[in-house]
Amino acid sequence: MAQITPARRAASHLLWQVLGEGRLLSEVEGDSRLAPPDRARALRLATGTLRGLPRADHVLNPYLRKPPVPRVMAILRLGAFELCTGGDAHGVVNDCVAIAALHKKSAPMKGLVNAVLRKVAAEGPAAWEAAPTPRMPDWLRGPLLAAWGRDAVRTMEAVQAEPPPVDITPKAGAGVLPEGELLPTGSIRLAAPGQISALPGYEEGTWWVQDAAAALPARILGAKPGEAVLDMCAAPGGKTLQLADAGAEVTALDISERRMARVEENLARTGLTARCVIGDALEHEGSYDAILLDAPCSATGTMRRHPDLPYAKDGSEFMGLFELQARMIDRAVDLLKPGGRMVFCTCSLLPDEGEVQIEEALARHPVLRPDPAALDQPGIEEAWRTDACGLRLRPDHWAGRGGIDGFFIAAVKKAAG
Ligand SMILES: C[S@@+](CC[C@H](N)C(=O)[O-])C[C@H]1O[C@@H](n2cnc3c(N)ncnc32)[C@H](O)[C@@H]1O
Repeated sequence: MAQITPARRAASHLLWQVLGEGRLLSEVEGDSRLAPPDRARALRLATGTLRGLPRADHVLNPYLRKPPVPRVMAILRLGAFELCTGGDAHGVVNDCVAIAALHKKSAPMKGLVNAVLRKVAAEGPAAWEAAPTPRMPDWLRGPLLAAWGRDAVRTMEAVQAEPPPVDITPKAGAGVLPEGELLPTGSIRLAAPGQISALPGYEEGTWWVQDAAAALPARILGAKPGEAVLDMCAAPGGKTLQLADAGAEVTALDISERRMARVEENLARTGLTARCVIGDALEHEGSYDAILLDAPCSATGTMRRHPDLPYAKDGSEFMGLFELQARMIDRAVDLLKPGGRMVFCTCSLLPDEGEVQIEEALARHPVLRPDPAALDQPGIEEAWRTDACGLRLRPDHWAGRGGIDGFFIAAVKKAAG
């Protein structure tokens, strides 16, 4: 039998880990035997399939009398995605049949895989085009409808159905940069991302990938040269790089050793420096002029980049995150010097992880003051401002430009004495 395309085989395994085992792609070890381009292609195939999963099901359902075992369904969904988005029919169908033959639960159904995908190759692309825009799962759609309304949620879903743009943050005084659109907030939206590590300036470390929304918290904190700044949940380090680039004495703290290795790689590539500490933010000691708290959260604002989230999660674990966020804010208040500044942010669309957190923090800590002036940054639109001292960013903002990640960002100050 001909060899299965390595990226396709790896993509089918990734899909199984998300759909069958409920794991996030970020928690899954990629296949280290694969060449980097194959690993990147496998990830593209898996995320593309997940982003279009309701469309794939819409295409497949007419050919299935009842849903086959989950492992077979994952293979069919991958095949449907590829066949409906320009994949080579012969290669896709043969590989999917061969992948089915690899596992004892799916092997008896390789005939079904072959028959269904041949029909999809002929009739699927038109059905894919005609399928409705994929909806968010009910556990998330319900709270978002209540918070932002039907029109906003529908626009978010339309934005999330498309592959997201890639934004970069240029290093101060950066010479070589890839081509792209300069966004009003200072990020650059790449014209043709392709293989990131092959773009001009990547090797030299003149920029790093960071969504335009994710670049705002560090700009709002406004770190100054020589200031002691804590990046309290730092990995993989986009915000650490911005703070270090501003000339601050940065302590980058994160509980995950694996993720902290990414911060160190990013610092090395860009030639920037920060003190990297692996540890629990709740137990960290020190005294800082400014703190950036990018707290662990539901990550519902980055679903267009992480379309695995709705399938690996069901919202049941979020309550624990809300509590952790509040405890981290309390710890940050202790670690701030009098007169110090803090930016709290989460890449979440849930008010419980944003507006509600900061409102409750201001009530718990009379020593904290809203700092709305810190939000006066280039490109920030009035409509994004919330009461007191926050910014609410949603994927439906800048929808005509490809959208923006969902974030909540708040700026506060600790009273001087
Ligand atoms: C939203 S991510 C941070 C993203 C990062 N600021 C950036 O811009 O690249 C949240 C991080 O919090 C870290 N984290 C979770 N619990 C923590 C804790 N108790 N102490 C420190 N870091 C923690 C996670 O490992 C994760 O890297």
